[in-house]
Amino acid sequence: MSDQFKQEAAERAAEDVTEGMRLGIGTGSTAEFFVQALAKRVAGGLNIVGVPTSERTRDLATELGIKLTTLDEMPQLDLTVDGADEFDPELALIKGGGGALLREKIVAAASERMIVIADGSKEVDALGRFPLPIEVVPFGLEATRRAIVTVLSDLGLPDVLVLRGGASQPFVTDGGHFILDAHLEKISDVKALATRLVAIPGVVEHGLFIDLATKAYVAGTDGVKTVLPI
Ligand SMILES: O=C[C@H](O)[C@H](O)[C@H](O)COP(=O)(O)O
Repeated sequence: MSDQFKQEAAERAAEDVTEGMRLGIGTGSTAEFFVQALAKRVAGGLNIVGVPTSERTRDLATELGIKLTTLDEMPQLDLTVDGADEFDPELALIKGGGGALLREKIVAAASERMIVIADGSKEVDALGRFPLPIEVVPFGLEATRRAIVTVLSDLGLPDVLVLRGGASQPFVTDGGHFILDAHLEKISDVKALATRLVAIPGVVEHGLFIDLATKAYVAGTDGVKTVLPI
């Protein structure tokens, strides 16, 4: 069922893509449905250029005949369409469940608008049930982990950090970094946490996307609803 909802949200977002758009293309299972829907429109004659947010998305989009470039070649984008692991009423997001948060955030920040596509299970009152991915440099991992623990304790949050993939075979991002997943349950001050995390030298990025999403298409049993930030 969730796959069907993801597909419905993705197909709705594909309808918003117009001729000549410079498009950021997200990563994940919902974004893959968007790539498929977009490819159908491209096959029907729509002319767009995309910037993929991961190697995975690059491979799929290339395979399906979508014209791609890089953010260096095309540094300003009209629209990014991407999935999310969670979104709150302000359309603040947790992203990075698939490990693509860094490129996703760079691409979203270079876009005039960002549409989130999701099934209804991603909608929450407060972010944090989904573990927050924090992308870190492998060098000095333990020192960085301790610095993050200090920030979490200062903010009254649980300090449970899990190295994605485990110590013997850590997950490595497209940028060559590791991910620490922070099990926070409920983040009361999203902006304070974001500010403190980026100030830690070994932290490359975190999965909190604040003031980036301009609209969400959310699919459920009642169809696809449009959510705007409050
Ligand atoms: O790194 C992955 C991305 O942030 C995804 O957009 C996010 O994890 C949602 O993925 P899915 O659509 O597979 O739930």
